[in-house]
Amino acid sequence: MLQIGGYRSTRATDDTTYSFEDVVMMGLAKDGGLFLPSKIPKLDSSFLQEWKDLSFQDLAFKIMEHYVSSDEIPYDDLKKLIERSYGTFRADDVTPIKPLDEKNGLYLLELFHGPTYAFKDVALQFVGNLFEYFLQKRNAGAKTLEERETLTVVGATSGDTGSAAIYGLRGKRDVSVFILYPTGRISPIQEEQMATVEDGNVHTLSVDGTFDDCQDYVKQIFGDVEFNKKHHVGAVNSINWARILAQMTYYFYSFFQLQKKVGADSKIKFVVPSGNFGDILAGYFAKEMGLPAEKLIIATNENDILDRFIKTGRYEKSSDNSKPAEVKATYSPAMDILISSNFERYLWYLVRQNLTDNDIEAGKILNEWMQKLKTEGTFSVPDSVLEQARKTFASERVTNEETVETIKSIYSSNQEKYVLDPHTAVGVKASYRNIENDANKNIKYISLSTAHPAKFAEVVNLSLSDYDGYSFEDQVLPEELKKLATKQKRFILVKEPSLDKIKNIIIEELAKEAK
Ligand SMILES: Cc1ncc(COP(=O)(O)O)c(C=O)c1O
Ligand SMILES: N[C@@H](CCOP(=O)(O)O)C(=O)O
Repeated sequence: MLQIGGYRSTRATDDTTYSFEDVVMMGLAKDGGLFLPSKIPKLDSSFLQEWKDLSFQDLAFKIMEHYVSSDEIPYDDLKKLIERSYGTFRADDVTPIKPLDEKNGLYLLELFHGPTYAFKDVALQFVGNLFEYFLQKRNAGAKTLEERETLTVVGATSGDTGSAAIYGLRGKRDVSVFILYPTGRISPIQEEQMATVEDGNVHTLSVDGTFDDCQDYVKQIFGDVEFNKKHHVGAVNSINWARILAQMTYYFYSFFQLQKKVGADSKIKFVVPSGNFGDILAGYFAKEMGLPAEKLIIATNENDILDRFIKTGRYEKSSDNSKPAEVKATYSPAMDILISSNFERYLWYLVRQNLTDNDIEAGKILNEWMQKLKTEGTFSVPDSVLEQARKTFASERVTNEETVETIKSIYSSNQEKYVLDPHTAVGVKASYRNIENDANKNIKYISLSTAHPAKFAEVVNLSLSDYDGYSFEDQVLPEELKKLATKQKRFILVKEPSLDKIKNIIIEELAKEAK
């Protein structure tokens, strides 16, 4: 029997629990909450020895077997799903550690060796295979097309989730995928990655607005009971629990890899460029399970709701509530997010650890906080909750200028002329601030490199084009991505968007697929 005791919604007002299959296929709870395990499994300390030499794939399985019952997915099947998911990665060890500045104890965790060159691939290759597995199981007895259950995946992206979701779902039977992205707010390569995919089950919508607008449309679509009942809407954003689960592996894997390099007694901190709080939340689960990480450091760009929470205990759209909150277009656009949708999961555990020992009471408190956020744009947490958060997390806010300076300094400081993408640069700058301030100079830092620099040509070129001999085409852009520019782009432009307009587009596109 799993330790976790089943899955529940962060906003649950009753004892209903759900299976792993339920939460993967439903995505968002009917009450608008996010699914999470009632309890986070605690590992016996022997895992530190037993797991330290495991492959990425074997480690993924050892973690997942604490969250997925073999009654739901026989473990031989789960192992095959994992193998298939990471067989698409260019690096044999899937997510390698790279020494960046060993003198200062700084290492990069390269997460961009998957099909779309961003960390999202680690989860979305797995989620795509999970959807296929559960649909095959549900359709095993179907004799006609009409009897087959289908999944209509609807996702919002600020650039990377979209392409990773499309590459995880393209061509899969009984699945249609609709990705919404903010027009003009993603990079040319990110748009090319999504819009050049020719598979008939892939639909890309360029929406006039921000990522938060796209995310709001997605959540409203999930909340439309009739639409959801008819079209079986599925989630690929990190509102889907499976995204968080799959992202835990590289925290364990990189921790073990680094300890082998620097010694098992080394203290290690993780630094995570953050926007929707999905990536670092996986680190939180790893730490709560027992991974002895010293600290998790949230690195935000100038869209700093998470940094402001850690600094003030107030979760609010804007630091100046006298005017409407606006998301800033920064040099790390994938993190240009006003409200971090995954933060709700973490808040639920904070409430359960500090304010109540009752899941239903926790749901009531979360409902109150989320309602205040919706109506007043802000809520504050008690001091005990903030103190607890600061035991696990620290945070840094990095500006555009600091992002560019960091790309420059890393490029010019080593023979290899290593090029950072701007999101990774946000994390590296945050790492150096902590390295400078840490009294303990023996602490090691794993800074997550969440995308390949080729995806963000404009900022990389802005930073490096003055250097003699620098060439984006020769030094940064992989051959595979060069080819995208020659392909026909196919997307639906949604001007003056509305929920109904987007739902009608989905219905029309599904009808075309059915022909
Ligand atoms: C390249 C990149 N880095 C960092 C992030 C932040 O990750 P998260 O949204 O899970 O906090 C994202 C996406 O949001 C991203 O696409
Ligand atoms: N940066 C993300 C934004 C969505 O985050 P997710 O964790 O919900 O997928 C993106 O690249 O789309």
